[in-house]
Amino acid sequence: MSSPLFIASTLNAKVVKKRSTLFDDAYEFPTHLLPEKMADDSKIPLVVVACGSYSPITYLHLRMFDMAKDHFNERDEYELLTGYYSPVSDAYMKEGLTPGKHRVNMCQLAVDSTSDWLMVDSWESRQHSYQRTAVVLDHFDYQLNQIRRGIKTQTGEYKKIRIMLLAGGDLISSFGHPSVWSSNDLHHIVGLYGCVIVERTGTDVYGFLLSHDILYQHRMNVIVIKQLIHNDISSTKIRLFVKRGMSIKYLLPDPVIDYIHKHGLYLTTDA
Ligand SMILES: Nc1ncnc2c1ncn2[C@@H]1O[C@H](COP(=O)(O)OP(=O)(O)OP(=O)(O)O)[C@@H](O)[C@H]1O
Ligand SMILES: NC(=O)c1ccc[n+]([C@@H]2O[C@H](COP(=O)(O)O)[C@@H](O)[C@H]2O)c1
Repeated sequence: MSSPLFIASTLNAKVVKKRSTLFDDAYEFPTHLLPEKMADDSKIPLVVVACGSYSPITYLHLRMFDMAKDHFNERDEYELLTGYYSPVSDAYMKEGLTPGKHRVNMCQLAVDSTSDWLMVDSWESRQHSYQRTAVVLDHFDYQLNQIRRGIKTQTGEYKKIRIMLLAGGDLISSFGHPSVWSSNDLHHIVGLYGCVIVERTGTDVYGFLLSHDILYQHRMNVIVIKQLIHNDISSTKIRLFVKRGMSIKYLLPDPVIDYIHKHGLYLTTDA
């Protein structure tokens, strides 16, 4: 979890090239797990996008999506089509951020080995300048609703896909820092798109929703999901365990653990 002071320095960041993020392949927006058609035309088609560092991805980050899935399955309003991880670019310059190429590869190994409905989009990671979350959500809207025209219904028409940000309670609490999130961006993210928030130990999401004017204004677009089994696996601690030569088994998928060891990631403090 980042300190607001750190995040503040990123809000106005333009181009910060820490190191080259060289991807071996050309960019393509992933759609292989996006259904061809809606199963139930009476629902609102939904895609959730989780922005974050993922340095490295853990079982907690994977659980967040399944908690969201259970939530939407129990209700009739939305048809959850798929979920995307969008790892932040190296320009975010957060401590412990290993190069984007590795973070994308680890997310890909994690979804390939554990999920049949999650995808990883590398667009944000490939950017040489920091992209605000509002801009990242616009990128998904462009790819899904402009390029693909949304999703086909059973009757062959196209329906616009609703896009929502999936995040932990700590991220939403950082919304209260005006130097970190601009009001315009918050209206854009919460008003235009919407947020699915997974409660995080130590953050009072409901209290925050009540106290924050913009969130309160758009409260109908904020869905809070209770963590019925508390899980506080943190990427920071995983990095520390690796550095100290401790086991990280059962905290993240085995293929991700193998990747970390094979590439010698997180052995030093600068990742
Ligand atoms: N224990 C947790 N409970 C709920 N959400 C979490 C938890 N840990 C991380 N998240 C959420 O996962 C998303 C991605 O997290 P990110 O990798 O940026 O941070 P992190 O897991 O806190 O990592 P770090 O320890 O490197 O700060 C964010 O939306 C964050 O709020
Ligand atoms: N103004 C913004 O758009 C803004 C501010 C802070 C964090 N974020 C995003 O939140 C995500 C998580 O950040 P932390 O890992 O720092 O908690 C990242 O994807 C980051 O890009 C966006």
